[in-house]
Amino acid sequence: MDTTNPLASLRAQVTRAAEPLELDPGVLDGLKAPDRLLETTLEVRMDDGRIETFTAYRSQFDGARGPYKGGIRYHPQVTREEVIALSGWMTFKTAVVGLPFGGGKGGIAFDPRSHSAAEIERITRSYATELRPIIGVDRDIPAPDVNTGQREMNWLKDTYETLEGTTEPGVVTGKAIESGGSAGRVEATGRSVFLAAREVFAHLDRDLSGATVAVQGFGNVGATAARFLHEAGANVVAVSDSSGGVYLESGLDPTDVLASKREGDSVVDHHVGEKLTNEDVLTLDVDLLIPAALEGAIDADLAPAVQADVIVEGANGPLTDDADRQLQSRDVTIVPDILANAGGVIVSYLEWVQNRQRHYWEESRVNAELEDRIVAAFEEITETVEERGGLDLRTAAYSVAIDRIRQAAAERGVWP
Ligand SMILES: NC(=O)C1=CN([C@@H]2O[C@H](COP(=O)(O)OP(=O)(O)OC[C@H]3O[C@@H](n4cnc5c(N)ncnc54)[C@H](O)[C@@H]3O)[C@@H](O)[C@H]2O)C=CC1
Ligand SMILES: O=C(O)CCC(=O)C(=O)O
Repeated sequence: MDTTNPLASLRAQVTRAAEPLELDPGVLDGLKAPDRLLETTLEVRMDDGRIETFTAYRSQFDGARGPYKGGIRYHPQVTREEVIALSGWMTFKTAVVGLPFGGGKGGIAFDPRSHSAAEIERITRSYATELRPIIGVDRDIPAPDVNTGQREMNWLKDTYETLEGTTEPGVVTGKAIESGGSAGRVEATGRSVFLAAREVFAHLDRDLSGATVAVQGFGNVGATAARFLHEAGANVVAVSDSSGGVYLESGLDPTDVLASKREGDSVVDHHVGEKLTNEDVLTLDVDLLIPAALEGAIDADLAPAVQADVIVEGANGPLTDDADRQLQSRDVTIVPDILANAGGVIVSYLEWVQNRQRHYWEESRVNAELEDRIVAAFEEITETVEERGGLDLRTAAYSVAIDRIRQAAAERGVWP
């Protein structure tokens, strides 16, 4: 098995969690492969008049529990297998937090930093045109992921609505507020990472206030989680982005680091602190490590050097399966991605509900519902750990999710 391949990691995680559940072998295979995959070539005119082509995907992994749901990634390393794995993680994520959705994910293999805003808009609208027949408010609902945000979601919605000749804001979530977005969606994923950290520290009887924290990936998820952790009294000593990291023993103020990143281009432009490599940030001697960049950041070679004894996964799949096994065997407590970063899709669900009702909520109501759902899911998983004989948190989360998916598929008459 190529354990650095995210799809191999996903399949290993599912196999392990499914073992005691004695699933029909066909059902197990069904939990490891997508229902459907769109792979398409976008032909888009660049600002200088040239036509450039881009490979784009949408994977619809499982729809037993509701419409496919999941983000859209713009990154040069987007591949078919990566998108399938990410859509699988979405399936188990929506199930573990009890949302009435299945899992999907999409992506375009390109670097948006090498394109103008007008080119990114044309690429996005071309992609939306390809997606139009397979997405829909009750069919498949895209959202933001790496290098996409409100702007891209607004374009997707506009293209869909124009082609369909209707208004259907709930076809996409993560939109700007005036385009039908929900209060609290931008911060939702980082907020849930913070809540997961708070819950696991309480569960371990440890104090989050004063705990040292390192955050890999200072984007939407990592920067927001760092800010909430700092506000809760944790000591965020290091953060990184794709250009490198910065370390300050007495603690960084994530709001200041974000201002430096916006003024320059990276957290390494911050005016205080020592510069570190990305690898240094992952192996610091801290109480809490939050990998919040891309999958496979910690592999079997790096795992022995990881010193944190609590890891809360902000990214999807940041640990390869063999790294995960190594760290579990050293009793490192790992709060899995499918729970820790579920805040994004929880608030996407609340946005979809608000879009369908055409009635919008105050941010306090959104945040309170997000918190209730993360706390309830965390409790359910820790109870499952005890009931099923000391499983790790990831395996427990998968077994809760698999039970729900299996039950829904059985009730539909699809699975035994
Ligand atoms: N945006 C969302 O609502 C959700 C995102 N996620 C996951 O969280 C992760 C991050 O997503 P976003 O914050 O939305 O993306 P983003 O594009 O806002 O930020 C990603 C950050 O990671 C940094 N990065 C990339 N490679 C790196 C490396 N090797 N070392 C250190 N930093 C590196 C980038 O410079 C950037 O700062 C992804 O795995 C994504 O799938 C999960 C749930 C929801
Ligand atoms: O908000 C959503 O629908 C999905 C966000 C996402 O892509 C994720 O949770 O990985």
